[in-house]
Amino acid sequence: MLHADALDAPTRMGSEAPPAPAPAKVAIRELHKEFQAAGASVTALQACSFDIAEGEFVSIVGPSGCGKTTLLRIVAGLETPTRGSVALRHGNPAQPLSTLVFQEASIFPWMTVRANVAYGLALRELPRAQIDPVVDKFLALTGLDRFAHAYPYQLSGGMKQRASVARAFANDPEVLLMDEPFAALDEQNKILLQEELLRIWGETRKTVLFITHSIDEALVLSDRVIVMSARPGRIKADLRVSFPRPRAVFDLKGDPDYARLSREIWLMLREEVRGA
Ligand SMILES: Nc1ncnc2c1ncn2[C@@H]1O[C@H](COP(=O)(O)OP(=O)(O)OP(=O)(O)O)[C@@H](O)[C@H]1O
Repeated sequence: MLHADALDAPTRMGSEAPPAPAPAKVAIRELHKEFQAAGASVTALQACSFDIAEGEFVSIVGPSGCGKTTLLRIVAGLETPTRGSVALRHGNPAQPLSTLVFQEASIFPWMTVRANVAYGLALRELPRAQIDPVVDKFLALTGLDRFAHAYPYQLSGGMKQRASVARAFANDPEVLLMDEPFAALDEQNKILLQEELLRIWGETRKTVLFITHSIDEALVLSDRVIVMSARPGRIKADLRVSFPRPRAVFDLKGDPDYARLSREIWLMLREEVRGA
């Protein structure tokens, strides 16, 4: 791994990120995962350690099959590690700790968009007067206000994924886990949703762990980009991305630092993919 614990290193764009200030919101330590499949053992993750500070947006990029989804599922509590630990600091027990957004929109087909977005809040039996303004806010922020009473079958793929994102934010988890949420979208919808996510995140400053294949997506959205090696997935680099916010997706791509960082990450990934 490119060294991440140079405490005194100056923070330049793309420099090794210093450790997140304590206490971390998410602390991942020496995570190791082995799967048994058809009598053979597959090591998906090896000694992965990093922290995520409260309110930080961290993306993970890595070659296909390097264990990104496995790592996210372990953080979500859907998978148990073979060794190592994940600790999520729960600030407010009345709030859900984490919510996962998947690659495919996972809204309920039998509910309207509005009911889908309200789902997590309704499950907590919050009063309507508390639920309605939150739902209105996230329907508006994702441009779905005109479709509040539509059913998922009446929506495009991009709109369904917007509804998934709106539902996740409305649920108000302390940590948002996103597994390539825009991967199935066309390029235009992807950029629109990235811009919406930037806007919503700017308002909510949630702690986010975001998996993506796209270097551009990681750079546009994140405070830090973690680069993983080919399987078994290890942390190869942990880079700070300090472009000022609010960020405009296209303006950012013209920045010389953006091109430099993008190339730096691509060279690391290329090495991994070639060596895989
Ligand atoms: N339930 C499972 N049983 C056996 N092997 C598994 C299981 N889940 C994942 N794996 C293996 O673990 C490795 C990592 O998989 P994972 O899905 O985490 O990778 P990924 O980086 O998210 O891949 P991609 O970028 O292609 O989505 C792969 O070799 C995969 O085949």
